[in-house]
Amino acid sequence: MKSRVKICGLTRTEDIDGAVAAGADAIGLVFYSPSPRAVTIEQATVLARRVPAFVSLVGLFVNPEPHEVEAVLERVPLDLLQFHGDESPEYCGSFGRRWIKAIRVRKPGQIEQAFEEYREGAGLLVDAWDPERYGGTGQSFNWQLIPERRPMPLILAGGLTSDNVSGAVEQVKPWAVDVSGGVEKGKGIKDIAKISEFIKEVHRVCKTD
Ligand SMILES: O=C(O)c1ccccc1N[C@@H]1O[C@H](COP(=O)(O)O)[C@@H](O)[C@H]1O
Repeated sequence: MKSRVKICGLTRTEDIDGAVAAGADAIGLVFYSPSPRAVTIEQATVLARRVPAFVSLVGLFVNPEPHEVEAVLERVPLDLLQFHGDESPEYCGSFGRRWIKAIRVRKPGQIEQAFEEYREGAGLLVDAWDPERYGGTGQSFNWQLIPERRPMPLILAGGLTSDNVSGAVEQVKPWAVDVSGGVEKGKGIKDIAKISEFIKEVHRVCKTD
């Protein structure tokens, strides 16, 4: 099975160009001001112009007020909303856009429950649990907690790098992988060589499936 690749937390046009050239399937922009990878709506409108047809543009939010999401949607052509906080399924679906929900995994049964709760979404993203942060922690989690039965696309995130992504894809067989810190040289500053290596590894292991 082919796993798609989303590169998240980009803040510079040259990083978007590099990620697209390396074969990224999706580009993520962070609209969560405490994040060192956060972009303003003005920055996002510029960045969005670098994303070509057939590469998805994803907006990441953490417990936003509705007017914050609406303000982004008015100016930035997002294909998908990614909710990374404690948003309910009703809230996620209230913007008339396709959405995915991220959950932070720490105990058995949690993913199965989220599949049921967020079944109207376009996918479920599973990330590492952290007591203080909502994501982008660079931490991994126990992939054995991920069930084989998946009623919707599963996106694997959390501490992925070019060193561990092939093992992750082989073991988990996710619909897609999502990476931020593992392809950076500084917070919000991507390393194009790391992005290329990461995507190459995913494609390599998918070919041998
Ligand atoms: O990137 C952030 O700063 C961030 C902040 C708040 C919630 C999520 C965030 N990023 C997402 O977290 C996962 C894992 O990131 P990493 O690869 O471990 O650095 C990924 O989906 C990021 O998009």
